Amino acid sequence: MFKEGQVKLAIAPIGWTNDDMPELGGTVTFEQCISEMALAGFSGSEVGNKYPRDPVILNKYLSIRGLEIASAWFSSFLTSKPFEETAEDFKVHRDFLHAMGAKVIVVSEQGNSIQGQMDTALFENKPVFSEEEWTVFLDGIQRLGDLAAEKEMKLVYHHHMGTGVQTTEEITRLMEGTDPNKVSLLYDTGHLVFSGEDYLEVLTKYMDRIHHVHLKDVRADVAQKVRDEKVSFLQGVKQGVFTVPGDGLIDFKPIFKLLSEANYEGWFVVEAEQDPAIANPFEYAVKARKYIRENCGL
Ligand SMILES: O=C1C[C@@H](O)[C@H](O)[C@@H](O)C1=O
Ligand SMILES: [Co+2]
Repeated sequence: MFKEGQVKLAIAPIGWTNDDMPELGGTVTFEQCISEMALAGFSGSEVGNKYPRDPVILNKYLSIRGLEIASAWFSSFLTSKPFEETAEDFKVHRDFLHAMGAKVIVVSEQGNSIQGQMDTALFENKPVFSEEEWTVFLDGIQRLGDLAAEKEMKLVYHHHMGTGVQTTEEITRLMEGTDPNKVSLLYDTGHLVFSGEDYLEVLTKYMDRIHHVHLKDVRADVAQKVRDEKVSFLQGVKQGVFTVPGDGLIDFKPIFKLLSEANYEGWFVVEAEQDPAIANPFEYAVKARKYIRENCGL
């Protein structure tokens, strides 16, 4: 299905230690995490809170295990702080990723976001940008895209539950309101399905803008419970709303087919944040690796 070298497979450390809730997997060591990634058959990783931030040191730990850095998350605050504050932090993040050899920078707008609030009902309180916020956001995100381009990197925007860019309509407004040379899209299956979006429609519509993919599956019963019982995003994660591809409700075969037909090049990152005390991260990494091999030959 995919040609040799077209797609590389990574897994995010969030299944071992959760950046949004560091108490999940707090005792799991950095070396256990990256060793298990490699042992499960992955060749890349994103960056978690236990990773050394010195590129030389980090590279030493990773290269011995045959791992590379695919990218790392960056929180922008374009709608809630002066642009220069976000830009300064972004440049530090960009330069670190550039030194690690990454080609894409994951960005998500966290101004007014409720994703990090433990007791805020997710579906009832999702922020909706005002017209003024959209103007500031669309301008700022393109300026960050210019900063990424200075290092020949791409900004891949992460649509996300509990933020101002979650729904198909909001993704459409972002895509239509930005220059494709400045802003690309990160396609995260789990967030689209949890939000109730038509994930194949988004994939088809913005295929040429997608330059990074997060493979995340959703447990249907937990997702429904989050809606019915007005649970927060973080509580939903703790209750197990997300899991690895092949373990939830999403059929990834049409996703793989469409991406391969469109000659997608880049990373697939398995990203399944769960409580590692309940869902053993190594076991789930192996499960994900097997599902990918069996369903797209990678
Ligand atoms: O890419 C991601 C990074 C996490 O910190 C986030 O909360 C998660 O849901 C995600 O998709
Ligand atoms: Co993601």
